[in-house]
Amino acid sequence: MRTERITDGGQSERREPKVVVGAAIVSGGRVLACARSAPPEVAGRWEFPGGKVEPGETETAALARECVEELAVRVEVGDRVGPDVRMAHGRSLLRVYAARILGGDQPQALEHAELRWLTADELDTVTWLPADVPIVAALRPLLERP
Ligand SMILES: Nc1nc2c([nH]c(=O)n2[C@H]2C[C@H](O)[C@@H](COP(=O)(O)OP(=O)(O)OP(=O)(O)O)O2)c(=O)[nH]1
Repeated sequence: MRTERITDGGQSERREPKVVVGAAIVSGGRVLACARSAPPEVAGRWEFPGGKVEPGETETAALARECVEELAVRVEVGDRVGPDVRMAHGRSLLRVYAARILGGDQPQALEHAELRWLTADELDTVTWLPADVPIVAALRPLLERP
């Protein structure tokens, strides 16, 4: 996806949107939801652990790094879940991958206000960030699988 920015000279300049990756960490039919602690305008809203992909970093490496930084867990990254969701007027996009925890690591809320393991039926019990809503909808059938 590309966004256009109109420069002072009236010429259009193309910029790639910044990719924010998220991990839908699934275990035993539940997904790990994380409540943001900051900034104030989104504190208390729920999201997938993750963050911005750094220059030169693969999306998989970014997810693995963010899961260690935010949760102290090692993960194996799997398939994409749901659509790319445009954020910030197209300046960034949210891309979520399924993931599973390796080695029995236990997630800790190192940066989040709270962590919850949600079943498919519990997905709507938290207030997700707006960009996450279509991704959560796509995730539901994956949690319902026997
Ligand atoms: N990690 C994550 N960010 C999300 C989700 N949904 C959503 O709208 N966002 C937004 C919130 C933030 O504006 C942006 C990601 O920012 P971040 O603060 O998590 O990224 P980061 O860890 O790289 O942070 P920083 O180094 O820039 O401080 O994407 C989601 O499910 N997970």
